[in-house]
Amino acid sequence: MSFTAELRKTADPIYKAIFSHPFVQGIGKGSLPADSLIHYVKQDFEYLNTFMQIYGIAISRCENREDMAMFAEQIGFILHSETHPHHNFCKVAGVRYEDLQYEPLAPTAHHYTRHMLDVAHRGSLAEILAVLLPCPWTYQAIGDYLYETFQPKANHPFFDWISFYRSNGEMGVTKQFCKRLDELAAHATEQEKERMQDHFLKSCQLEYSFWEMAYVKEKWPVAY
Ligand SMILES: Cc1ncc(C[n+]2csc(CCO)c2C)c(N)n1
Repeated sequence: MSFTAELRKTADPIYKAIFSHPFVQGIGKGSLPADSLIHYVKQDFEYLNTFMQIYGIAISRCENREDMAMFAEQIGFILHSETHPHHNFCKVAGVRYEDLQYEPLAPTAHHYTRHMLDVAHRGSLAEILAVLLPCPWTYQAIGDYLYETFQPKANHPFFDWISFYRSNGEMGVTKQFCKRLDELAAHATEQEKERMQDHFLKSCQLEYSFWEMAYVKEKWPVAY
């Protein structure tokens, strides 16, 4: 079994918990409270800003143009395409996307972005790929799960969101990252592979926590 197939197998309970989470089920059923959608978009806009910064750090560690191009292309994708699912949530919530930008991070978004930044600053390129991979991989899995389970039609409120993330047969970012991570894992030491697995599983857990954060509109404990 490939290194990334092992990772996916180990993380299976977390993937299953994500599919069952009420926010994800709410996307499938086409029904979510507006304030949870708004909290999600506010936090995800910030999360994606940090994600692009980490791609910048990853580029600074690359030793060939193919790797540089892979990360550079993803920065463009986040800037110009990842905005579509946010627009879908804003439309359903009845708000303007421009009004949900540059908010302070809630605790879980803070935790997840600091986890990725820590690995980006201290880890190898393989460790950076491992910490980033659950982001595209869990979303693709959610898109496929929701598409198969709820069979949404074009009039479903979250049809665009589900269609955006489900796999479309192309060499998407998840496949690209898995392929490159498997190549790097083939030359990694056992200790490095353990660190890669640890980073991957923490990011999977934090993907679950991010849905929960949005659903309960998580805040810092003390208002001031
Ligand atoms: C918390 C959180 N996790 C994953 C995604 C999905 N996502 C974000 S960037 C990207 C492409 C990677 O180049 C994908 C698939 C999200 N929006 N928010």
